[in-house]
Amino acid sequence: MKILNVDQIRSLDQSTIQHEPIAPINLMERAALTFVDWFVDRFTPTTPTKIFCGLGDNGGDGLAIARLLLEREYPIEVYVVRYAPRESDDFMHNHRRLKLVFDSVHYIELTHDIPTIRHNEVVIDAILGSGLSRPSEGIVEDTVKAINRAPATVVSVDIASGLYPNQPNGSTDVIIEPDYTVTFQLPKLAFVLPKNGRYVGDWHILDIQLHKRYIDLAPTSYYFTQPREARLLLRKRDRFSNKGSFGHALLLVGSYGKIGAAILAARACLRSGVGLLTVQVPQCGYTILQTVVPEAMCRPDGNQNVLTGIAPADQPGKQGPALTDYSAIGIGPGIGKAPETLVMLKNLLPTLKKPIVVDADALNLLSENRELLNQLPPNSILTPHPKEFERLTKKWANDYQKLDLLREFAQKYRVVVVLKGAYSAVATPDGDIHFNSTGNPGLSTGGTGDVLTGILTSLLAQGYDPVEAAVLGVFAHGLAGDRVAEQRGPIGMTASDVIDALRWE
Ligand SMILES: NC(=O)C1=CN([C@@H]2O[C@H](COP(=O)(O)OP(=O)(O)OC[C@H]3O[C@@H](n4cnc5c(N)ncnc54)[C@H](O)[C@@H]3O)[C@@H](O)[C@H]2O)[C@@H](O)CC1
Ligand SMILES: Nc1ncnc2c1ncn2[C@@H]1O[C@H](COP(=O)(O)OP(=O)(O)O)[C@@H](O)[C@H]1O
Ligand SMILES: [K+]
Repeated sequence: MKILNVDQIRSLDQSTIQHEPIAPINLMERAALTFVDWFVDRFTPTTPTKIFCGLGDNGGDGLAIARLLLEREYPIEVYVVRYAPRESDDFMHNHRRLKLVFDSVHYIELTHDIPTIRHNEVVIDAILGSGLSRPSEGIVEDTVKAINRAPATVVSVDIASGLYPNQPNGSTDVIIEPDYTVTFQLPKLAFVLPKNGRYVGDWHILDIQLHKRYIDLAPTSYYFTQPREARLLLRKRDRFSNKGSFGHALLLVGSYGKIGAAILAARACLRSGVGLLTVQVPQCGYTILQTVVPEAMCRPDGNQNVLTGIAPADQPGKQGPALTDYSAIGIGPGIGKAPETLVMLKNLLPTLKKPIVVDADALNLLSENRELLNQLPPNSILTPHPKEFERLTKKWANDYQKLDLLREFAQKYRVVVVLKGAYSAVATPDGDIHFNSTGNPGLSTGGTGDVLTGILTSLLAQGYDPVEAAVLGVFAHGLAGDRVAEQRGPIGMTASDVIDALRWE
């Protein structure tokens, strides 16, 4: 699903109005009807509901919603925040229509006009929408602050009043902090950015049948992965396939005290469908790995505690296939930053021809030796969390600048970067960014990143295109986390639970 900017959404409205064709006021009515369907599914008709409307089309939506909720006999109160002398045409139209059936619209001009909001009430925030052009001040600011202070449940129409859809807010901006945001047709970029969490809440997209062809043709570099899009990437298995059909992956993982990372990556790699798996661990991990993951072959490193890439003294040259013969290599989880491991990385990179997966301390070694970045095989997948990404680049002033850095990095080094976190962002060498739609805070626990490395290495080994592997792998990883959260709640989830919940269908 595409994420479009405000100007495009405005053009999308116009395009819908022209091509359907539909009168603007009827499009607003459709948005309001769809919102009300969503609302009545969640809140009973006895819920006292205060609807706060601005003077633009977001306020127009609010007035139409008020009328439709009145028809369904919800106990509503309507407040128009009169911050300016002018109203939009569709606001005025809906104001007239509401007044025909409801004679007690309240107007907020001064602070003492703001009502007391109680805990059992629901507030519908339709003060400002995507037309926001400056920070809230005066009576708008006071009303927003009063709503934020209130113990009620708050639902924002389209976007929280005061939040910019696709540009950074100032640190002192006053913005509604809703429990829910109910938006129309497409998500807004603001919804997937970490700093905005409290200004978005639980968000929902409602289909109001805006012009599909416009959306299909609209240029964008931002996408939000939908379940059906992820499923389309999944390859079917041929009945006559054999283990040779699904690649042979190599994981270079683990160090003394961190063999667990190796095991998690290995188990996730196997659970994601790889044909064969070899895991290279320092010797201290050999017995553990062979015991816990019998399905994997183990290639012991010559070193007892850290990876060096060198064969043990008693079996020089007997480490199985050459590194270049593996279908895909994943490196990083638990490896540490020993000088010998850096040497291994330095020796390894120039020999590689196929994309690899780079995570954790392998990323940290790259950030301390940035010249190595140029030696990454094109289309390799890097999976930094924000701190690791900062080490690879620099500090950012806000989430939008972070996205610019992410895109520039992926383009410059021709790699796929998975910036992990809520709504993990997959940046492609072509400059696109795909935000993931699955996952939950239960995944914020040690080892889930190692699981992701195993998944992505497995998909690369099976021959998935690197961008597709990243989008699909990140989606499946988050979905597995969502399954665990559904069964036993998010708190206390372990990385092993996530592996067990992986499903490829
Ligand atoms: N495709 C869509 O997304 C649809 C959008 N509709 C609604 O239309 C809204 C956009 O309408 P508008 O463009 O009228 O935008 P708003 O309703 O956000 O209002 C913008 C007006 O408020 C003023 N303004 C901006 N920032 C302000 C501030 N901080 N303090 C005071 N005044 C401020 C602007 O100068 C402008 O006059 C959407 O958010 C949505 O609710 C729906 O009615 C129909 C479909
Ligand atoms: N709040 C969250 N919502 C969704 N996914 C999350 C959240 N927190 C963490 N994750 C996911 O969990 C994984 C954590 O990876 P990482 O930080 O590397 O952990 P570790 O190093 O312990 O393995 C990433 O895939 C990340 O996207
Ligand atoms: K709003």
